[in-house]
Amino acid sequence: MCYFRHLQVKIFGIRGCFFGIANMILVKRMRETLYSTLLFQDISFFDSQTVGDLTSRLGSDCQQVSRVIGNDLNMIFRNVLQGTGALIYLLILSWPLGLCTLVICCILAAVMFVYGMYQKKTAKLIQEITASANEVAQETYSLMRTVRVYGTEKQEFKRYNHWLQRLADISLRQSAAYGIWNWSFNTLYHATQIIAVLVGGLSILAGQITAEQLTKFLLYSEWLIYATWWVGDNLSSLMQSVGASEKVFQMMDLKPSDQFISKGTRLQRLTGHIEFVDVSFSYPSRDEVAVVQNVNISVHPGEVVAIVGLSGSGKSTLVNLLLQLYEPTSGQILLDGVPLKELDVKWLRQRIGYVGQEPKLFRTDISSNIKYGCDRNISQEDIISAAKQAYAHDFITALPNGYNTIVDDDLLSGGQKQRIAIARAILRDPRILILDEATSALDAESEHNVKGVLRSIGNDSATKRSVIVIAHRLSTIQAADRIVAMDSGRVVEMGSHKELLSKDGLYARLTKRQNDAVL
Ligand SMILES: Nc1ncnc2c1ncn2[C@@H]1O[C@H](COP(=O)(O)OP(=O)(O)OP(=O)(O)O)[C@@H](O)[C@H]1O
Repeated sequence: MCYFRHLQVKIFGIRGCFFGIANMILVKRMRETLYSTLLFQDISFFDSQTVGDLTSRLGSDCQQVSRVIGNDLNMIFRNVLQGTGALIYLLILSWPLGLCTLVICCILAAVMFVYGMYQKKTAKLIQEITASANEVAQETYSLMRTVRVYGTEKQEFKRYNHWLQRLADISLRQSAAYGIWNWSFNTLYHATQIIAVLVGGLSILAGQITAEQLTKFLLYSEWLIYATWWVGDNLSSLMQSVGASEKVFQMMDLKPSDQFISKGTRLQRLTGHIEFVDVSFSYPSRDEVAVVQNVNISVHPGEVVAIVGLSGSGKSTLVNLLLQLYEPTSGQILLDGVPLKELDVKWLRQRIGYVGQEPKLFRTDISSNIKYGCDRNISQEDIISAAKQAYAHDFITALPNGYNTIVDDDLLSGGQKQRIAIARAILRDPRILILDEATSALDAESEHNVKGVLRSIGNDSATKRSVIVIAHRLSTIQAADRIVAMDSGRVVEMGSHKELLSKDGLYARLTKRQNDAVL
């Protein structure tokens, strides 16, 4: 027995190591989860996940995994060892009594197994409900202005409370199950002692064992049953952790998307000739609806092509396809004659500048936001020059810490954020520039000046960039080389401003409506 005690002390000694390993594993798991989702998943993966769900996986789920390693595994190991030692000693003392204790321990183990399975199921449910509650809280905080303006605080509170209530119900059931489990343990524990005293007493009377042996027996049977209890308790906690971390393991096991497996071609020189050849597309989440249908558009090097159309006609989707955020369902997109999916996706994206409808800024200083994603060496002068061209320099220098001011989404106006995003695109000096309602929040004068800068970085066709502009304000795209009008995912008209006006179709109708609205 001394040997087992000695071993136990040693195990206590290495418990610290278990915790150290657990913490390392926690960090590793978090890193791997973020890596496998952020770097290797198609954008459609994120369409199907909520932010609350993803952040829960990274936070509490990963912590559960480390708890298993740091606490449960080491306790199970320790108690299995202690229980085995006690059982061997009991069998040596009196094998009939030893077997009786073993049978009771087996019953206890069966109850524990059922309880453990229940814990596993409950833990998974709790994680899911917690993620949903987090999602509501995150949404409410991020849309605080809308909530205040519409006076829906109580409504949001009810939504949050709904999930908390479900959580409370499950916790109540979990406590009841724990109570039943504890009661089973106590009953079986006392049953062991009663059996031992009865059978042991009879054995003493029969002269088979001594009183000293019975005392020892009672002591070691307590050891055995407690060890079984601890194993069961830690096992159910382990099951709980396994249930809770099931999703995080699934996320870590996600297969890398094709885009990131294939090495892809890098062109020696990119002229910026873009061709959409019979492209059709449906979003994976709504694959029955064709958002883009048989689109054929060619953008020549250095050309400015504007895409117009009613809301939801598929303009931004075309841009998403060009950025390779999604793959066309049929047809293909060519860049300088090479199919997009054969190109190295990182190389491609480095050559495309994109300014979206509602640029989001990172919570870091303005300089870092401007040079975000730029992989060449950038000096502060380059940043200031880009900001000046984007008409952002004046408002930046008026901020308390100028270019070192830490920004977030709330500090700046919509137009100011767009200017920073435009400065970012200018600094990148891309071969292909995509402007998706990129100047919609700018005043008319700034918009006019900025557009001039964006289009005319190069003066001859060899250095000019190809530009795709999406705009609802039609007055701003009249000067485009070509205008493409889209309706319900199809290209319905294509030509210059004058040509389209004379056709008297969709473009002419939209232009007339906007002119009427101004009058
Ligand atoms: N991630 C997505 N998942 C499913 N459907 C989507 C997704 N994004 C857009 N859609 C749908 O695709 C259609 C086209 O959307 P898209 O954003 O391309 O239109 P748009 O012409 O750019 O509109 P707007 O001018 O309002 O920006 C819409 O019906 C929209 O609901």
